[in-house]
Amino acid sequence: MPLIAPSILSADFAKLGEEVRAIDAAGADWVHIDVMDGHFVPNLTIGPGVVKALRPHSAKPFDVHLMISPVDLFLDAFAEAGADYITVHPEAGPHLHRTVQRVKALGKKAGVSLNPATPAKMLDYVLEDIDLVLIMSVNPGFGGQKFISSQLRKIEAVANRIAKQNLDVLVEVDGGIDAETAPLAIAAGADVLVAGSATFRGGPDHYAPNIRALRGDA
Ligand SMILES: O=C(CO)[C@H](O)[C@H](O)COP(=O)(O)O
Repeated sequence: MPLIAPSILSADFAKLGEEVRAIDAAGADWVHIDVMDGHFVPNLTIGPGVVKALRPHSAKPFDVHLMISPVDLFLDAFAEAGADYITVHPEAGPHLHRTVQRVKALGKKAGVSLNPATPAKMLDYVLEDIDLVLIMSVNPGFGGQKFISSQLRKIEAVANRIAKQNLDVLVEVDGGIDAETAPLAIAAGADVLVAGSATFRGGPDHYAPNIRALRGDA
């Protein structure tokens, strides 16, 4: 711990397979894939076809963050494409509990993501059913934004609650994570750090030292 999940949003999209192999070789624990629909968030990225095409390039867990609404229509497609974790937002469908149940029925790990203004109480009746809470420390849609420090309180509250209830749920933090903010997120209780800019900065020769710096091993 912490696990490092580079976000391929900051990779070179002209050679994504190569980039996934490079972060795998550089020591990434997971591959974080940001799916955006131009509706739930103001950006468009990739669909299940790209996830399927990337699947042979790494055996590491594919951590798929769905920033799409309505989300239920695409759960099966991302599961079939090779996602291991499928994370959804409570605002992205009418029945969060049903969505989580569908992800689990597909044999996948289920995550729920909280935007910066979304309160932790949204987890009240799903926490014991999920595998991951993804706390957004930027407003979703773009890489390269500044870490929102108010989210440290949320990380701490969620991590404490998981510990108190003795649940097997990981706390993941995404947005503005770098060598300076990573220790703050870890101290607050993060288990998994998503990092786009801070992983891919400098090109492939820098991926391994960048990942070590995020772990605090530099
Ligand atoms: O989900 C995301 C944006 O919606 C990205 O994963 C996140 O912003 C990572 O980028 P960076 O590390 O550059 O902040």
